[in-house]
Amino acid sequence: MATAIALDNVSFSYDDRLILENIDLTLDTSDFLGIVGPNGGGKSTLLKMMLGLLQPDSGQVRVFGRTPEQARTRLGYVPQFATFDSAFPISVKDTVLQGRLGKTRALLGYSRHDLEIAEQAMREADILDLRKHPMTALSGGQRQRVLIARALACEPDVLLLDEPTANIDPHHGENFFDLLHHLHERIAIVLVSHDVGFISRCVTRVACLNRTLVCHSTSPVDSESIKHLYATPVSMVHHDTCLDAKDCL
Ligand SMILES: Nc1ncnc2c1ncn2[C@@H]1O[C@H](COP(=O)(O)OP(=O)(O)OP(=O)(O)O)[C@@H](O)[C@H]1O
Repeated sequence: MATAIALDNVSFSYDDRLILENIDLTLDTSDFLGIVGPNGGGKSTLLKMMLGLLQPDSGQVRVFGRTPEQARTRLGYVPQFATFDSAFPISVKDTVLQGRLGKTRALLGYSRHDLEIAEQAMREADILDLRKHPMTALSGGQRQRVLIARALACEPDVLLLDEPTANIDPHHGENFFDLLHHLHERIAIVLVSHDVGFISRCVTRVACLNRTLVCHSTSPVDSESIKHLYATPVSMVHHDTCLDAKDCL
């Protein structure tokens, strides 16, 4: 099995506050890894480490055997939050085409191939009918699906998703589940979510993070085992924002 992402003894602090401590984690190319854990436990920070947006204080991150910066075009990223400037009303299609930057000769403009890839990504994310709309005119759930399409437009080998279902209604949640299931046939996925039901249906492995990677299960996951994983790190690592497992679900 080929390794897509490897973290070796990674630690990271914001100022003097230790956020990630001695993290060892391997993502294989066939994995669909769910990352759960309490608020502020470091999940988004961990994804930013994988992307090379933050540098570890110690330890090493490798993506397909290279630095995250060198391998970034192989990663598709759906951030937890994204803002769009109403004074600069970029369209859905142009937002999705941004996923081609780094893959295309952008100075020469987008090629026919780029346009086809972007259209396919919009079709997969079920937003093709919105392509001419400005981003500022979309609902939260629609924006989230545009960000997923943008991540797909870079034809990633690994998709990193940070709370992608937060604004998605049950109907689109079901479509989204089917989409991820389908994508997992060709790419590895890392999914950060508090949506225990969604995680337990989707993932093949689950890791639980609260500063340290407390649990790293390789056995089959269901919602009960994930709830148990939430409870374990909260009781093991004191956390200012989440002292009780019930608050995390
Ligand atoms: N830019 C920053 N500067 C300083 N501290 C930060 C910064 N970004 C995040 N933090 C802090 O780092 C900690 C981990 O944040 P992170 O966003 O990784 O947690 P998370 O597990 O994704 O949380 P949530 O489940 O609430 O989204 C939090 O205490 C947060 O306040």
